[in-house]
Amino acid sequence: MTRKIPTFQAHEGATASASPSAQDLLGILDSLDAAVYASDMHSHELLFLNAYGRRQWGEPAGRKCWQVLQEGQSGPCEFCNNPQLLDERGRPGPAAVWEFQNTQDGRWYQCRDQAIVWSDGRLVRVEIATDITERKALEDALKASHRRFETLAYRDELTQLLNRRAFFSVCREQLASRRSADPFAVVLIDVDHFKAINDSLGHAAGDQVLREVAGRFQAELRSDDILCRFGGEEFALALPGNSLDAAAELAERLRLALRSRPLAYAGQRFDGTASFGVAAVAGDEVDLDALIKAADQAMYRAKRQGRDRVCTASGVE
Ligand SMILES: Nc1nc2c(ncn2[C@@H]2O[C@H](COP(=O)(O)OP(=O)(O)OP(=O)(O)O)[C@@H](O)[C@H]2O)c(=O)[nH]1
Repeated sequence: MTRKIPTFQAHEGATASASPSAQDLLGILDSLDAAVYASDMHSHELLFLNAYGRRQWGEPAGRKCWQVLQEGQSGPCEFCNNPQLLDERGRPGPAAVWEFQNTQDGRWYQCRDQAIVWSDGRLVRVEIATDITERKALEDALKASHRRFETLAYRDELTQLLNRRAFFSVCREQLASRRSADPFAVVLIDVDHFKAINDSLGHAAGDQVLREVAGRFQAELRSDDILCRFGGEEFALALPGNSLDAAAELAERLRLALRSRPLAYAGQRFDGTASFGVAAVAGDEVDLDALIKAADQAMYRAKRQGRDRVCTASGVE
């Protein structure tokens, strides 16, 4: 059924100064690209709904606003803001502007609500609702991309571990809040012969191996251990509260977790190992760069000694 929609037509010969008739005013309301309605603030009877609103929600037909405009209501809406439209003496107060997702059509509206005194003296709520669904969708997309960029700033996209920058900032936070007697350990981990994996199976295989290695390490760690992808095929692990011995023990567990079962890619299985360098400190002042350097040197010692092993730094603790 097509509904007849009144449109605004100026009277012939009308001048700017002529008062508009009731029909003209109705024409204006029905020409608006926004829903306009008026409802009794006490009984909630829907007294007026303009053409835009009728197209969206149907004819008022003597029904209440919550029956016409919202879905599944058995009484006045719990989100109805009528009380906020009145001042402390119960008289019309300032307009309220808010954004709301309509429960009937699922679209977002910016609602401008105001209490007015109707011609017979009763209080009536008037709302002008502008569809802002597209703007909302854009805002949501923008928020999502903002969140993505924020994540990119501290996550390594391939492994979803912290990236190098985040690792330093989380370590510095941990060091700043630790008690001076607490030890602090760092483990540097480098996957062995990683270039050979790339060269023989391709870069995608190398990427998959890095994800798998990250997953296996993470499965062995507690929530306050700080694992990051330090760069390339290198990982770094910070262990607040761990001594050199405790960190070396954990590094050994990680080493075994990696070599315990073969890595797999596209139906091929191959062994993966890594070399580990461990360093730890205890005391007031911790030089994070020096600690990482010591762990790095220990890791290179592990490489020189034949790879697939844990070496500890001496002289840092
Ligand atoms: N697939 C993949 N490869 C990477 C990535 N980052 C670095 N690489 C590769 O990692 C390889 C590292 O090679 P090398 O530094 O020679 O080390 P390696 O082959 O592991 O040898 P050792 O460390 O001495 O055992 C290089 O071929 C890099 O191109 C990455 O994100 N994905």
